[in-house]
Amino acid sequence: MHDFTDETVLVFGGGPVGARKARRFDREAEVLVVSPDFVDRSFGFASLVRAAPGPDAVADWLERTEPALVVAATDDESINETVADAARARGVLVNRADQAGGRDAGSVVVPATVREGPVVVSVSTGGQAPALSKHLRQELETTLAGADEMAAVCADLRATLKSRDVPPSRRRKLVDDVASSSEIWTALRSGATNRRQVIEDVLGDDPSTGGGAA
Ligand SMILES: C[C@@]1(CC(=O)O)c2cc3[nH]c(cc4nc(cc5[nH]c(cc(n2)[C@H]1CCC(=O)O)[C@@](C)(CC(=O)O)[C@@H]5CCC(=O)O)C(CC(=O)O)=C4CCC(=O)O)c(CCC(=O)O)c3CC(=O)O
Ligand SMILES: NC(=O)C1=CN([C@@H]2O[C@H](COP(=O)(O)OP(=O)(O)OC[C@H]3O[C@@H](n4cnc5c(N)ncnc54)[C@H](O)[C@@H]3O)[C@@H](O)[C@H]2O)C=CC1
Repeated sequence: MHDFTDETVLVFGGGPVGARKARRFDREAEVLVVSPDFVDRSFGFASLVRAAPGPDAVADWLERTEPALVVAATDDESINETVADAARARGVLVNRADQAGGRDAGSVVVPATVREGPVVVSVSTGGQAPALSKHLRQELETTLAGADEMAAVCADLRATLKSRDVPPSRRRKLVDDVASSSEIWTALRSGATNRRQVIEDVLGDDPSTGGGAA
């Protein structure tokens, strides 16, 4: 996981794959997509530049835009190769969308990702089997439903326990019990309970916490 806030991600190729990678990074990075055409409709917040750089022009784009990551997603293997070479020569991270398997140092594989608020789970098969990453991502969506709310419960609980000077070993046990409680997961998912109620229950049940809600 890499924070691309205030960084530029430069994508070559305006097909469905270039678009997917552009959407992927646009929540934090400035994304620029360079392509002679834009086949896919959804490039998120990316800026689109209509151009078809040949091998000689690729390095100029990197020079001008100073990206933290370059994505090679054209349907022209030799251009993708040039993009990867130019990125490596400048020490810039590179994602080649037209290659699987063995990778050079500095290369980036884009994983399949589930997001539930601050909870992020990414799956990679080391570049071997993207269809499997996609399948596992779909399965994890079910497992992770409600993780957003659970993260908020655990964060509130540990902050409250810290503020009451509950000993760390006791605090760990209480937070751990909540995070792994199938009853609480089910109750949060169904809306049968809310964040405050879970915390009140834990504090009320345990005299070492000072009892009662904050
Ligand atoms: C190596 C990698 C490089 C990279 O792009 O970073 C790569 C490479 C290639 N993908 C290919 C094909 C497909 N890729 C997908 C889907 C996804 N591909 C993604 C990542 C990666 N793909 C990296 C490895 C990730 C890992 O480690 O597992 C995901 C996870 C993330 C994302 O892209 O956002 C996203 C699912 C997101 C989600 O659903 O959550 C599907 C399924 C579909 O589209 O329905 C197909 C068609 C089925 C098939 O072929 O398997 C081809 C052949 C192209 C051709 O034949 O021309 C190559 C190149 C090659 O194999 O040579
Ligand atoms: N990593 C992944 O998840 C996947 C990767 N692929 C690979 O990625 C490549 C791209 O896939 P798609 O988007 O479906 O292909 P596509 O053919 O729809 O789009 C390719 C885009 O690249 C543009 N392009 C061509 N020359 C260019 C240049 N010199 N500079 C900038 N842009 C240029 C084309 O005009 C087009 O917009 C495929 O060739 C395939 O090898 C395919 C499926 C999934």
